[in-house]
Amino acid sequence: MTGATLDAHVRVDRGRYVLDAQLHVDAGEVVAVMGPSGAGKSTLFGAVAGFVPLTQGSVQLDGQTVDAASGPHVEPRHRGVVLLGQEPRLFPHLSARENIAFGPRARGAARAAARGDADTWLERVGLGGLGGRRPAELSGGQQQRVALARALATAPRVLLLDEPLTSLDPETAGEIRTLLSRQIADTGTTAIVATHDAADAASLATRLVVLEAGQVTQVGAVHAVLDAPATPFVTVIAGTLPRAEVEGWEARIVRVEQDGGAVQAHARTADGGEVVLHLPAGTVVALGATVTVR
Ligand SMILES: Nc1ncnc2c1ncn2[C@@H]1O[C@H](COP(=O)(O)OP(=O)(O)OP(=O)(O)O)[C@@H](O)[C@H]1O
Repeated sequence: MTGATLDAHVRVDRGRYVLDAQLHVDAGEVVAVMGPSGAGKSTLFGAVAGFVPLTQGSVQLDGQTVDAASGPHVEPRHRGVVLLGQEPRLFPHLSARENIAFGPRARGAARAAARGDADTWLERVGLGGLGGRRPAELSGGQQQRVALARALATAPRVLLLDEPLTSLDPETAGEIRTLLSRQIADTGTTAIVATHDAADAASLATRLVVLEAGQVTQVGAVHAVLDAPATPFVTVIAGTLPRAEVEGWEARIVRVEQDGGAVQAHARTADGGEVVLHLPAGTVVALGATVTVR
């Protein structure tokens, strides 16, 4: 199961607002998109998914054009691009298991196989044993786990995550962030995550695309962009990112674990010594980052 390479150059004219953006995402890569409110993140997602008509440009998956202003338009449901938003939007009358099995069933999978796969997904997202519950019997975080499982169960070519953690409390958001990151990596899914939170971009994505007033204003490795802001907007978001800065021995983060909500970062010094940093829930630690401890 591997995601597709995405190449999009999309222009959407909507009165005085114009989105004109280019986006390349490698197969299996996770890219974050950040921008002020109204910059066009949702419009960009709509164009990639096929819900927003292009004025100019095209969307290609693995080199195949799935949308062009004057050309083919593959229907959203046949594109393999799945959108996971702020709200889980589960089918309320179906159980968690049936919600997850719905996509594969619609594509012709046998009922028993789809339900069996759904149970595997429920285990993967930490909800083993809760498959018979309807959404109203699950917490917001549990519903978001079901929504993630439902999205990944269809083996999407591209997964679009539009503020997936925004409506969750900080502890649940931290858990889902870890889960998202692990499941996306394990499945090799190509993903784009739109977020207002630099910590989400830093923990989920390798590259960051900054979108302002419908234009891409900066793009690069997440930390490279945040370390060298090209616009006032990037300067502001870079300032919100928590950083570990103490004086002492240099150590490199080699492993990050979560215990309940709290984060434990294992860092190794050049001579092989290991220190464990106990950090508050929600702290973002980049693997390979260098910290100074004393
Ligand atoms: N259905 C619509 N009809 C007309 N204009 C719209 C529509 N949806 C969005 N817009 C406008 O398009 C522009 C881009 O909006 P969009 O929702 O894509 O931005 P965004 O970056 O996702 O914002 P936010 O972070 O607040 O969700 C804005 O100027 C917005 O007012």
